[in-house]
Amino acid sequence: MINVAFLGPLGTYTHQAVLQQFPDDGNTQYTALKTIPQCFQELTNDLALDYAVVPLENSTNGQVVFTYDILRDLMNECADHMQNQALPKLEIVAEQYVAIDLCLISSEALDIEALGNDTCLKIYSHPQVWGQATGYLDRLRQRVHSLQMIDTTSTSGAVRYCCEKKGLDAPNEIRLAIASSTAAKMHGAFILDSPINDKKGNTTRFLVLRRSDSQRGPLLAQPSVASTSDQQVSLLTFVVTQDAPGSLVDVLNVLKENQINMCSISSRPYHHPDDSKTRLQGESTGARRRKWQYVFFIEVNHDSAVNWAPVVTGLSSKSLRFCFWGTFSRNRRYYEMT
Ligand SMILES: O=C(O)C(=O)C[C@]1(C(=O)O)C=C[C@@H](O)C=C1
Repeated sequence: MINVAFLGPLGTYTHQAVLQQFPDDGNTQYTALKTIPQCFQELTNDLALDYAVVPLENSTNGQVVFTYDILRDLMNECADHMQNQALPKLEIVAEQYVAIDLCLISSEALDIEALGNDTCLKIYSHPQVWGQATGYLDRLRQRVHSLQMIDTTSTSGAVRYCCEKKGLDAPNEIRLAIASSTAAKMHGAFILDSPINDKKGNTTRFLVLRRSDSQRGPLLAQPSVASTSDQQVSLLTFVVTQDAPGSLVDVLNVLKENQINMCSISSRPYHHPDDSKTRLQGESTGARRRKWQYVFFIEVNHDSAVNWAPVVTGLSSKSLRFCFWGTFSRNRRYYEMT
């Protein structure tokens, strides 16, 4: 029996990603958690859990920053590292892609045409959704007296909340949720309109994580190399050594020199609480620390026969800190999503 944690409750798009990766074959336990941070924490601390599935990015409105910022902080605060390489307790082992067809959902049957200019609308959903249905929401706002968008920790959680509040609304107040058709069915709710996402093909990418192999050898940890013909993807994060011209290029050149193709790069800011206390490892004394810095996220694709040793050596000398988050096969849905 394997146990998989995910952003719940049942009916979230993350739940859909879990079922794609771990089909319900009677051999899998699904543990719905309340937040994305909780998925990381519980996987790290609860040995009863084997995997966690979290959203990473969406094709319409980009990064799920909750996840990016957790990976950023796990690298920056990692106690276990050697020669600038952070060795976090978690690693990425797979990816999934889910088509996100958003639905406007009500706890009771009502005609969407009934929403008039005296209606005070409260719409609940995960914050990542607002950027995926901007146009729809703007048009809806023109038709009603007021429209409030209220964040919930997940889309399916929004449906559950609206169902719990059923019958408790003021006469002209209506609560709706934006979630999947599965979430509506699971909660016995009604779909008023679908799909309401602005872009066809709206897709969210998910990561599958597990605790990293605690038998890391004495050598610097290197990505696990799967023996497969599938295109391999590795995710790594790093902080450049300083604000000197070319410091980012120096890191990217390590990949180029080792014939490794970078397929994505992004960054997340972080703030050093104090530039006077601790000195970063490898930092020359007296150099003033930057208060406002960036963690770079890079994904590289390669075949399985990569010699990582020179890459690790190069990154150790060209970055202030870096972390390999895992190597996994490119999921076939990457090529299929409409
Ligand atoms: O709330 C959910 O259903 C989730 O799975 C989270 C999430 C996200 O964080 O992006 C996943 C897919 C959609 O983009 C909307 C929300």
